[in-house]
Amino acid sequence: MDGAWSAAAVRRAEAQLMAQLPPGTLMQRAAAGLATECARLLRERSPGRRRRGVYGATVTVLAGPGDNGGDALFAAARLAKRGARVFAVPVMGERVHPVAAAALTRAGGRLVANPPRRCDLLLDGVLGIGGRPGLPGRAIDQLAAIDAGTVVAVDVPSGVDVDTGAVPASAVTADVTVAFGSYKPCHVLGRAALHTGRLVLVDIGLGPHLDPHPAVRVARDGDLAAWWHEPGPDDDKYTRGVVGVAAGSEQYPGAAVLATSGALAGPAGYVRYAGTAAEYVRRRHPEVVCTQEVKEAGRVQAWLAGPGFGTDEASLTELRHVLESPAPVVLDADALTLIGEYPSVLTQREAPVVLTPHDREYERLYGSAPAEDRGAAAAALAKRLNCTVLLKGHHTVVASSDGEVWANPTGRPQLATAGSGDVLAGFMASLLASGMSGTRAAVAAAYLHGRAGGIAATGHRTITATDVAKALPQAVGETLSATDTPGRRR
Ligand SMILES: NC(=O)C1=CN([C@@H]2O[C@H](COP(=O)(O)OP(=O)(O)OC[C@H]3O[C@@H](n4cnc5c(N)ncnc54)[C@H](O)[C@@H]3O)[C@@H](O)[C@H]2O)[C@@H](O)CC1
Ligand SMILES: [K+]
Repeated sequence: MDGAWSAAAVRRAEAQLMAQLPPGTLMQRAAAGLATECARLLRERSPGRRRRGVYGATVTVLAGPGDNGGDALFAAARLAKRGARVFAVPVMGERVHPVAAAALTRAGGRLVANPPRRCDLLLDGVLGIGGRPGLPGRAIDQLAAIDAGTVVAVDVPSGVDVDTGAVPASAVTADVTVAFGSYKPCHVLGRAALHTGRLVLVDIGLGPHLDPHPAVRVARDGDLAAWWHEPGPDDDKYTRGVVGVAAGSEQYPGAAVLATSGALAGPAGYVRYAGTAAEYVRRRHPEVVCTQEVKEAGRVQAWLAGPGFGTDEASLTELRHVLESPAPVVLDADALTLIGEYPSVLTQREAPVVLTPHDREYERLYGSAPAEDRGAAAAALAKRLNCTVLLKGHHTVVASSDGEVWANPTGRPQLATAGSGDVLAGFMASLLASGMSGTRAAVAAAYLHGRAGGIAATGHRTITATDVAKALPQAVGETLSATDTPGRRR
């Protein structure tokens, strides 16, 4: 697992570490890591660039008044020593880190008000973790005027809200963000994550001093491998888990087919379908055992209810039957509309519930649209309804009822396609049926679904939900074989 820590938590860790080191050491570590990444980027081939390498490259620094500007100026001084033409523009009056500015000047760089209109690399050293959302006017003007080959954000893209990932005002949009010591929530959450570009972490030795509980967690391949239940020699189709799918209708049979496709791609050994689209499911997936009603389906270890399911009296009755079962459930789509109208159906449930709203469904459940702090928004709904909440978006967030927040690192905009959520929900129910906790099932499903979207999109501009379902087994295979985790059963 990776984590992202708030500005205050990073400052506490930095204070502990700085007390053990000579003054200025951390800034030099940060600047050295940043200069190395910049040099690497300048060596890369880039369409708009006339030459490759550091020597002779044009590097412009937007320098704010604090230590973030200091990092940028020290890194630029290292590039100037290697022959780069460096122009640094103070963007908050004349206030810049004085020692770093002097180092840059000694190395041959220049402090200017008007840099060249084109540069190979633009370093955003306007604001770091001390920044409030928004940019000073001069930074906005320079960003509009400069044609930069590559934009590198120093620690965070300036202007974003570091702790929440909100972007309420203007902010830098980076190609690469070089983060120091740890990730921050803005790198992985909300609109700010769209401003981050590719993320590079520079180790400055902060790790041992960081709080063991990050503000936001980010799953990695190794987590998935450790959580995944591989069948053993004594397992059969029942012990691997039976998943029940209550989805689709005569009007929307596709939702039933897609949700069962997702369920079949998961680790459960048996998929049952209950609903009025049974004929369609049977034709598409002969391995699914179909009934017309939830009550006829027999025992399952987890249910999915909701996609294409309808919101009438009959649907409400079926939803009540699902919720009466002692198994964990995933509630999606029409089931979310129903619990928005009849919240009492959720009370008295002991087994885990995972809700998978998009923003409009969230609003129906919570009474207002999700706040720009999407981690907090998901956590507030999870707490209120005592459920796990997976809040869909370009960066999907999962929150547990006890306030744990996870940001999903996989996924792409093409996944916003009809039926893609049905596949996700079916797959998640299969993970629950295999014995994963609600929060892990939600985190793992989002992760693998995003990865499957990447596989399906390779070489294509558009993808369908069916493509994503077909790519899920490969996504699972690649993820589980990427690491060798001791806890995993073979
Ligand atoms: N503390 C440390 O040990 C280290 C800090 N480092 C760097 O230091 C950064 C934090 O530096 P600072 O604490 O000096 O803070 P910043 O450089 O983020 O901000 C400096 C000042 O900008 C002003 N400001 C904030 N928001 C503004 C806005 N929206 N518009 C206009 N002005 C605004 C404030 O007066 C603030 O004090 C980190 O992000 C990182 O880049 C690194 O050098 C690593 C070590
Ligand atoms: K910055």
